[in-house]
Amino acid sequence: MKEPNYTLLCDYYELTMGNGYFEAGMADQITYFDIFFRQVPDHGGFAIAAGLEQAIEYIENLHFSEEDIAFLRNKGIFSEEFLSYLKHFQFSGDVWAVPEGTPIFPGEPILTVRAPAIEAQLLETFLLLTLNHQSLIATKANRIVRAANGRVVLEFGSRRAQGPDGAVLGARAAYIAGCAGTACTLTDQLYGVPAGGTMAHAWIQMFDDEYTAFKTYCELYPDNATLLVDTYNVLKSGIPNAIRAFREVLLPKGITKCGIRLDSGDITYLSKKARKMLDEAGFPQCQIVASNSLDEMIIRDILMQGAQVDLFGVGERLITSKSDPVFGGVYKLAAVENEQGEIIPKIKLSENVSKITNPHFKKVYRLFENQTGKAFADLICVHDEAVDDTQPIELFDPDYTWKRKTFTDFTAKELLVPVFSHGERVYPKFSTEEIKRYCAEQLDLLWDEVKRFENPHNYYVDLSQKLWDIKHQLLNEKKN
Ligand SMILES: Nc1ncnc2c1ncn2[C@@H]1O[C@H](COP(=O)(O)OP(=O)(O)OP(=O)(O)O)[C@@H](O)[C@H]1O
Ligand SMILES: O=P(O)(O)OC[C@H]1O[C@H](OP(=O)(O)OP(=O)(O)O)[C@H](O)[C@@H]1O
Ligand SMILES: O=C(O)c1cccnc1
Repeated sequence: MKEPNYTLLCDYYELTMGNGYFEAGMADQITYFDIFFRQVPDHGGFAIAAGLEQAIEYIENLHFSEEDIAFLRNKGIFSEEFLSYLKHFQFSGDVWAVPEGTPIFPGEPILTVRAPAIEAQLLETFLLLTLNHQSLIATKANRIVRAANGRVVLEFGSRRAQGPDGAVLGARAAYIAGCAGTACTLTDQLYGVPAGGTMAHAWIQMFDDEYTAFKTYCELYPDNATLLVDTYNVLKSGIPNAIRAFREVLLPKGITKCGIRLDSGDITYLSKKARKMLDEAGFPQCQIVASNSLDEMIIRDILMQGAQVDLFGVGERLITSKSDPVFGGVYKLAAVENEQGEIIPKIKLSENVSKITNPHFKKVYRLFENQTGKAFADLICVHDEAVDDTQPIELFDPDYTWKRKTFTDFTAKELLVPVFSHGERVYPKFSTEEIKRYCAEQLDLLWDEVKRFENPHNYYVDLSQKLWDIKHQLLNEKKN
């Protein structure tokens, strides 16, 4: 599919500032911008990075068409020199990012851009929107998958998604984070996420009676018949009719694999009753699917009540991350290069301490205990530092610096990997399946304490001494 031209999907200020950098002779000044986020949605212990592939495609495709230039000229505020510069515009910088599917924590860079000021500034909106959206949905979907505790979760949300990308890319992110498939056919075509599903009430309503609807469906799709049993009355007609159709159509073909879907009422009560009726009728393999405004809290609750559900279809509350629908990733200037090519760290102050940025061109290490393989901290360093994991390391709380702890016997791995070098993509294109597998592996490296819903363990994201010193020196300089 041809990529649409999203170059003007930027905030207007990126163009006015770009024109300004150009006019002020700063167009070629090399800048460093970081993307990081401040809070995990739903008070969770971690988030999951997603959306990098779409961010890369956007950068590769960046260009101003003749129509774009004419449109901007019409605004009457951009210089002709700037507009001519835009004609030949393409991204020439470097990008580093955490691979999609990586668990991420507040405050750490998940993507860094090094590029001439105009180029780097222009990327802000699109990079944020794509990483924020998919990381939000991946994070939410993984909560729902964790609540389902080994049962299958299917993404059913396209109809309630916020626009086509919300549906298609949301389903992609949900799959990366642990959903087993989606109802969204286009996500299958574009990203290989297996599409599947059951049937709508309309199918049953179209026939004179429920039994004929079920029988017809079983005849058409004997290997994949999941019958929606709540159109009229689940216990009195839906399940008895489903059992009759399974018996009359599937059993003669030797098929015992089948399913029913419950889409209303008390899922615990109905699923227990349904299980009993299906087992007694000789269909212990019949799977029970539940749907209806589910989320991680309801799923956890109904499983605690003993619900007999094998698969969950989750739509609106997943695809919109209804309980906390904002992923607050931001794009902040961290450094510039002077004419001698020296990197000059930049900081942004705020009355709100949590909004003060970490300056400089940085790298991030994730530290894993050798004994368990589990991750115990992330360490943000200046780009020219290297963590020596053969030596003990002392970490300290960047806010309460007297809280210190020394760790030994660990392995340090860099989180940010090269994505673009001098404008060229250097990052491999992974299949959605590979990203999903990587995500599952990385999640296994987190302690369960980080994954719980209530009061999750606060994972350490610390600064190296060198970075902490630079930050506090800048803070003092700027305050004065
Ligand atoms: N046993 C249960 N415990 C907790 N929540 C449940 C249970 N069973 C269903 N729910 C949830 O309760 C909410 C309301 O369910 P209910 O069946 O009353 O919905 P409804 O939308 O009014 O039904 P209908 O689809 O027939 O209009 C849904 O979010 C559903 O997932
Ligand atoms: O509830 P969700 O988590 O979004 O799951 C998907 C829902 O989409 C369908 O409902 P439909 O659009 O037919 O509306 P309904 O609520 O009347 O069933 C389906 O029957 C599920 O209820
Ligand atoms: O296939 C299904 O059962 C389905 C798909 C989308 C939304 N609700 C249900």
